Amino acid sequence: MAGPEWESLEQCLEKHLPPADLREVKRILYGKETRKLELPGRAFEAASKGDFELQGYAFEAAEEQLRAPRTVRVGLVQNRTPLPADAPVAKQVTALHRRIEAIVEVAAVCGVNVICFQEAWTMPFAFCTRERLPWTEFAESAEDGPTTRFCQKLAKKHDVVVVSPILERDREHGDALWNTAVVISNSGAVLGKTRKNHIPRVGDFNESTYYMEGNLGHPVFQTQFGRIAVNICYGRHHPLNWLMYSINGAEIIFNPSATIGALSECLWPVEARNAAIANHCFTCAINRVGEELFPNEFTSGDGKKAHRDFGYFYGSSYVAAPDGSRTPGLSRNRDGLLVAELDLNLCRQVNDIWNFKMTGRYEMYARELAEAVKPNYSPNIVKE
Ligand SMILES: NC(=O)NCCC(=O)O
Repeated sequence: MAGPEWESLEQCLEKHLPPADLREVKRILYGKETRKLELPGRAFEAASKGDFELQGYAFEAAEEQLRAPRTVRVGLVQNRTPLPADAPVAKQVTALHRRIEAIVEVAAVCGVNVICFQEAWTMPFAFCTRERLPWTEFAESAEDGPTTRFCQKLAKKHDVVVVSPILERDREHGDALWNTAVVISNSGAVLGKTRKNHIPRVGDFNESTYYMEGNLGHPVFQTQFGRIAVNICYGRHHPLNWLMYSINGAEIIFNPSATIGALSECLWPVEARNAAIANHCFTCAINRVGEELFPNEFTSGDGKKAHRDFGYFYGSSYVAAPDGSRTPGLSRNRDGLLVAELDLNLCRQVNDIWNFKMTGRYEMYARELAEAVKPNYSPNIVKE
């Protein structure tokens, strides 16, 4: 399994394929080519000084007679945890705030309207350990915790909608923990929150020790820049989870994640892209990057020797469009900001071509699913 030494699939293809082959491979693997965005030179200078990658692409839609283009720029952020996991909690959070603040400054220079950070961005992904302290100390109120207040300032300062995935402490309900994304309007107001609906029980992803499946359904947030939703990490393996956000009208679905190469790297390019196609919307897949090492060894009942590392978070964040095209990914080994310009008119245009919304047999599925979840259900198998 490749670690940080292997930069990206794109870099490998570009290095080894002759131009004509590369064009065809990209046509099939990436769909219609996305145009490179002209971003300001000072944004690249700041990214280079801050030691993070900056890439920008644009998806185009056909011109319409009655609707003006609905152009929006999204920013996807992938980053390492700047301090080791055994540093004091407050210092780790502050270091992450400073890191993100610098990246958001650059996003603002690039004209980003909606920005999304990685899953549980204010902490190391410590759920592998199953230890409570100090990790539960990273949990904060979604409504008025220090990270939400920090994001409100960013949102207002840069006129940007912020999607901030955190570990939530729900004071109103017995101090329960949740894996939550807070959506902050560009006005600075907290628009609302959404919770991770599907909790992994695979490999070292021992998250069920900390929080339960989300109980807020599939909210979609109407922002000045379009209707957005957040399908947190493991929810991307569940097509019906994507579907419900789309049924509620999402035009862009963010998928802030934390996942490692040995487990999911071959699924990564497929799942969010497939969701964009199946639901006539844009999807934004964001992953952590790098290695995280924990103070104490842990095991996960899978026969592996006790270890202190979580494996390799392979970055590779990307955006996919309803027509099946996608941007190249950010690298597997560096912090990065991916800026993508979307014309939301593309959602309806592709819908009118492929008609998945119109041809979906939702009423039939609803009826059959309602039967299938009953305890006395017997699967509809026709036998000789
Ligand atoms: N954070 C999280 O849910 N990870 C689970 C593993 C995966 O979905 O790839």
